[in-house]
Amino acid sequence: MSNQAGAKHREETLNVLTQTQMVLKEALNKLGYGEDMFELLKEPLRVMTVRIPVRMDDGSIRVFTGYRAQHNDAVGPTKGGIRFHPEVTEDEVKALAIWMSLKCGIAQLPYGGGKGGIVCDPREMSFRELERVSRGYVRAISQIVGPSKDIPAPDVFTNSQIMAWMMDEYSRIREFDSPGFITGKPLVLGGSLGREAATARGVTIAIQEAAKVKGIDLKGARVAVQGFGNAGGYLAKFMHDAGALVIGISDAYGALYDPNGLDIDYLLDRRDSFGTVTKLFKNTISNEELLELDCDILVPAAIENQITTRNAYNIKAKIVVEAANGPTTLEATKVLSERGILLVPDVLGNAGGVIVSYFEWVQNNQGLYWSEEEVDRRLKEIMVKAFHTVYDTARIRKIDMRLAAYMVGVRRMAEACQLRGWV
Ligand SMILES: NC(=O)C1=CN([C@@H]2O[C@H](COP(=O)(O)OP(=O)(O)OC[C@H]3O[C@@H](n4cnc5c(N)ncnc54)[C@H](O)[C@@H]3O)[C@@H](O)[C@H]2O)C=CC1
Ligand SMILES: O=C(O)CCC(=O)C(=O)O
Repeated sequence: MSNQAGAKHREETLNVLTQTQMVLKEALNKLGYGEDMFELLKEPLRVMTVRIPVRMDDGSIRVFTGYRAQHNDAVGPTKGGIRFHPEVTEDEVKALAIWMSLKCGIAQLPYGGGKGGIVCDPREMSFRELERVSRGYVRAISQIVGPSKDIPAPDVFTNSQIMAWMMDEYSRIREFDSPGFITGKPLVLGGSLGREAATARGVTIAIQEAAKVKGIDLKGARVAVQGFGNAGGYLAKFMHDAGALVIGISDAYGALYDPNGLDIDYLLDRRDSFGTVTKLFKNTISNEELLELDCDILVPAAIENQITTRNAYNIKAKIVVEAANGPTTLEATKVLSERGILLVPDVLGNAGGVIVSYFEWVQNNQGLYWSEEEVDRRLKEIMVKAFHTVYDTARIRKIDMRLAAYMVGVRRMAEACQLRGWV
C-alpha cells in the first residue's frame, strides 16, 4: 500500500472521537503525563442519552434522541453548545465536548467542556415543533445542567430563539429566573452584545494573526468560506469589510463562486434562517469544488470531515482557519502541514464563540452589562494571546498547530485533575 493509500485507509476507519483521542494522547505524552491521565481524559466523565417524546403538529408523537456530554469539571462547570442535526451521534458529541475543554483551556476560561445534540432536522420542523423539542430536551437533562454545573449555548441549526425557550423551561423547573443557565440568548433576555458575531470575530482575529505570520495582506486576499450560517455568514462579511475578496461561499446544497468577489451583503440579505442561499442560484459549484478553489485563505465553517486525504493534496490556500469544529481529519492535517499550509485548528480558531459566551455568563452573574466595544476589546485580547501561545508552541516544538493547541489546551485541566487527586 502506498503512503497515500495507507493514510486514506487509516482515515476511513477512524471516527472523530478516535482521532481526537490520538492527538490528546500525543499531547499528554509530550507534556510528560502517563497513561492514567489519558485514561481519565479520553472520554467525558458523564454522557446522558435522553429520549424526548414530542407531539407533532399533525397530532402524531415522535420520539427524538438527544445527548449531553460533560467532559471534565476539574477546572469549573462544563460549557458548550447544543446542535440540532440529523447526523448527530454519541461519539460526535463526546468529541465535541473534549474540543470544548481544549478551547476553554486555550482561552483560559474557568470551564471544562460540554456539548449536546439532538438527532433531528429542524429544516423539516415547524416553529412550534422546534419549541416543543427544545423544552423537552431541557426537561430531560435538567438534573445535570445549571449555571454552576453545565452551561449550554447555540451550535449548528440552533439559535437565540431556541436558547430563549430553553432558558424559560429551565427557569420554570427551578422556579426562579436563571439567565446564567444558557448563553447565546436574545439581548432582552440577558444575552450579551457581540455574542452573535463572536465566533466569526474570533476567526477574523485568528486570520489576521495568521496572515501576519505568513506575510499575506488581507486587503485583496482571496477568501473561500464553506458554510454561510452564524459562523460563515458573519465571517464572509468581516472579510469583505476588511477589504478581502470573498470569491466563494457555500451551504449544505452547493457553493457560489465569483473570481471577482461575491456581493456578500446581498447574499446575507437573501439567506434563510438555516444559512441557505445557494438554492436561489443556477450557476452553482459543489462544496468539494469550493474547498479546492485557488485562494489565499480557506475557512471551513460548516461541519466535520470536509478536508480529508481525498482533497488535502489539492487545497490551494496558504492558510486554512477552522471555524467549524473538526472539519479536517487527522491524516489531512498531516498532509497540509507537510505541504507548508498553515492550519489554525478549530479549538483555537473558533474559540471566540465560547469566549463571549463566558462574558455573557459573567454579565448574567453580576447583573451588570458591558458595551459591545468592551466585549470586542476583551475578545481580541484573549484571541491574540491564545494565537501566539499556540503558534509559538508549534514553532518551538516543531509540531503542527493542532498538536500544539491540544498541548496548550489540556495542560491546565491535567494539572487541576492532579491537584484534586483524581489521578
Ligand atoms: N455558533 C457558534 O457559536 C459556534 C459554531 N461553531 C462551529 O461552526 C460550524 C458552523 O456552525 P454555525 O455557523 O453556528 O451553524 P449554522 O447552523 O448557523 O450554519 C451552518 C451552515 O453550514 C451549512 N451546512 C450544513 N451542512 C452542510 C454540509 N453537509 N455541507 C456544507 N455545508 C453545510 C448550512 O447550510 C449553514 O450554511 C459548526 O462546526 C459549529 O460547531 C464553533 C464555535 C461556535
Ligand atoms: O458558546 C459556547 O458556550 C459554546 C460554543 C460552541 O459550542 C463551540 O465553541 O463549539
